[in-house]
Amino acid sequence: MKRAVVLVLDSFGIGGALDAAEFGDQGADTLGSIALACAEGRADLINGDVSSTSNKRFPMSRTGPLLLPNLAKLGLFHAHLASTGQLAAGVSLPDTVIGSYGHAQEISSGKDTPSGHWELAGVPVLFDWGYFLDTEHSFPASLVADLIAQAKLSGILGNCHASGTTILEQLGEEHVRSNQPICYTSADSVFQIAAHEQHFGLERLYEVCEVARELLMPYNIARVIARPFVGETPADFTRTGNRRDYSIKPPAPTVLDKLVTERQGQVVSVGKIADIYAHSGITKNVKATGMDALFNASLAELARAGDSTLIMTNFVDFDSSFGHRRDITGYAAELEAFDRRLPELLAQLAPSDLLILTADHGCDPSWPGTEHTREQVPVLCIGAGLTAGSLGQRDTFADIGQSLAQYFGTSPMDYGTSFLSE
Ligand SMILES: O=P(O)(O)O[C@H]1O[C@H](CO)[C@@H](O)[C@H]1O
Ligand SMILES: [Mn+2]
Ligand SMILES: [Mn+2]
Repeated sequence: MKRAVVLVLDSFGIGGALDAAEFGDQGADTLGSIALACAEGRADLINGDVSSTSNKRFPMSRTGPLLLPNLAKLGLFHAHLASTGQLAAGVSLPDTVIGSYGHAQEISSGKDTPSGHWELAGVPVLFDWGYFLDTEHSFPASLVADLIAQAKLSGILGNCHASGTTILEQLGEEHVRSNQPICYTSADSVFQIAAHEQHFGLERLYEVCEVARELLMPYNIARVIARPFVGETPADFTRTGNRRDYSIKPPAPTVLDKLVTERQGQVVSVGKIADIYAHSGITKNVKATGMDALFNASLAELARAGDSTLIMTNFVDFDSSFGHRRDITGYAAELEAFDRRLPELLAQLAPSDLLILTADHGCDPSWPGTEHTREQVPVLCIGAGLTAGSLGQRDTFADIGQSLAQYFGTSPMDYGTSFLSE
C-alpha cells in the first residue's frame, strides 16, 4: 500500500539559502533566530499571558530553550546545522535519529507560497511573477477603476503595501463606515482584499475577489487573497479562518496532478493546499482552522486513506499568525505544540507509508519588515524503506516532488532528483 503524508510548516525555513543576498535576506534563519531568542530568555511566556497584540486571542505558555524533541529525532537540528554551519542555540543533537533529513534550496524566482508549494510538487516557478512595487498608490489607476466598476464598489481603501493586521487597525473602521474593501499588497506577488464578514459580507468579499482575480491575469499576479475579519473596534478586529486564496494554475502538471490522472490516486488537501494549487490535482478538500484542527484532520484522513493516497497539509499559522507578525514567542510556542503532536502521527503510520515534513520558504520573525525570507527548508522523512541519516543538500525543493513521483509510480517530473532508493 502506498500512502504519503506531506506536512508543510508554512514559512519554517532553516537559513542558509545560497542566494539569500539577492533577496536582502543574507543571514535570515527562521529556526535559528527562534532558537536563539528562546535560549536567551527572550521568548518566555507565562500561562494565561498572550503572545503579542496580533495574537491576543491565542493564550499560551512556554519558557527557556526551544524544545522540539520529536522533530529533533527526525533530524531537524542536523538539517539546520548542515544548512547554516551552526548548531541552533540552546539545543543539542539527539543520540538517535530515526528520520532521513536534508535541507533544500529553492530554485523558483520568488520566495512566495505558490512558488514554494509548486516547486515541492515538482514544478518550480522559473518565470518572474508580476509585482506591485510602489509602496503607496500601489495599483495602476485603470485596474482600480475596473475593479470599482465591475465589482460595483463605491471605491477602495488602502492601495498600498501593508501588514494585514496593522492595516485593519488603521482602516477597519473606515471600511465598516464606507463599505469600501481594503486592498493592499506586499513584496509578494499578491493582491489582498480585507473586508468585514458581517458588515460587508463574506460572500460579497469572495465575489469581489473573483472579479479581481480575472482583472489581475494580465498583470501575472500569483494570488488574490480574501482576508475576512470580525470585531467592532481597532482593538478587537480579528482575521478569521475564512481566508481564501485565488491562485493561478501551476504552469505544468504537478505530482498531485499526475497521481490523480496517471495512477487514479487520491489527493487530499488539508487546509489551504487546494487553494494554492488552484484546486488542480485535488480529489478531496478538507478545511480546518488552527494547528490542532489541521493536525486532527490530517490524522483522520490518514486513518481512512487507502492505496495511492497523498495527504498534504499546510500549517498556515506559523507564517500568518507568527512569522509575518514578527512574533518570535508565538512561533516558538506553536512549534513546540506541533512537536508534541508528532508522536500521534508517527504511531499511525504503516512501515510502507511515507511521511515528509517540509516548508515553502522562510519568514524569520526576527528579521526587519514583515515579509518572507529566502531560506533553505528542512526535508524530514520517514518510512517507505528510507534508512535513517542524511539526505544531504538538496538542490531544489522539487526533489520532494520527484521522490513522490517515484514512490507512487507516476511518470517522472521534469525537475528534481529522488531521494528514495530504486
Ligand atoms: O500581512 P499579511 O496580510 O498576513 O500578508 C502576508 O500574507 C501574504 C501571503 O503569505 C503575504 O503576501 C504577506 O504579505
Ligand atoms: Mn507560505
Ligand atoms: Mn506568508
